[in-house]
Amino acid sequence: MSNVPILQLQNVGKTFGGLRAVDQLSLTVESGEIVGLIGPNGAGKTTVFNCVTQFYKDYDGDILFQNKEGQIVNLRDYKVTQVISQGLARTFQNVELVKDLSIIDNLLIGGHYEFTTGIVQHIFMTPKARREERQMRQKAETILESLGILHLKDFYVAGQPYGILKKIEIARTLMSDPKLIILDEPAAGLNDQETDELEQIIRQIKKDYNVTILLIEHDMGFVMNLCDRVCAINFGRFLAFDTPEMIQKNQAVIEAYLGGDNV
Ligand SMILES: Nc1ncnc2c1ncn2[C@@H]1O[C@H](COP(=O)(O)OP(=O)(O)OP(=O)(O)O)[C@@H](O)[C@H]1O
Repeated sequence: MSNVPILQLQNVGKTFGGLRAVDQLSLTVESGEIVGLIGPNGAGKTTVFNCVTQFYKDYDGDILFQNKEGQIVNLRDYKVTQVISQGLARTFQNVELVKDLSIIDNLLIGGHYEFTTGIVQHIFMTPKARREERQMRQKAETILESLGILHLKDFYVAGQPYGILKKIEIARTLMSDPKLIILDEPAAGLNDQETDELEQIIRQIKKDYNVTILLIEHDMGFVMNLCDRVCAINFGRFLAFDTPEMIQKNQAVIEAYLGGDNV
């Protein structure tokens, strides 16, 4: 870990009607860490992610990000569709892939914004467009190979088991050369073997692709095994941010979980 902040939430808040879903939340994620964001149901985790990824724009406070060029940018200045070009990619709780396309085509869609050639050049398949397509395809194959699913590249996404879908989603994020990947409940719906495999994959991509990982997850075993640090929130407010060992001993965190139906 290099102790360089890649993401800084400064007094972030978000209200739905009269409900304060996120309240004055400040936290810093260092470059190269795997950080878990935990909290009981309704604690505000998804809302935090939606603020960071700019799905919500009407939040209070600031969210600073060290982009691909190493500049600190305020994510508020970017639309939800633009944050990926800054180096921030995400996966979704309910896997969002194009089911009627092949696995490799789903990755090519993930890398589309890196094409310098436009639609007309692609329609007429100019030499430059062909070259770019070839390079992207090669990149996609390298990523699929590193995740152990290259042999499936020409299969449709539809009908693939959940464990494979999660891998494809992670593979697709890598097409954009992200610096930070946000994973929304990556282990949800996976069996024990798939969860173990996913843990290995996340560790491996962190190392091989030099990415920082921020994830929300309800599977505490997974979070505590995988994460370097864990941030706990409740009622949208900061509770603690520490190593997994310390978080498990933290009285405020224990009470937050024991106080609800989330034991
Ligand atoms: N779009 C919305 N409109 C109104 N209220 C919302 C909306 N999204 C979330 N909330 C409310 O904000 C609070 C935080 O919800 P959020 O989904 O962020 O929590 P969470 O920690 O991700 O929960 P879970 O672990 O159950 O997914 C909850 O009380 C929820 O009902």
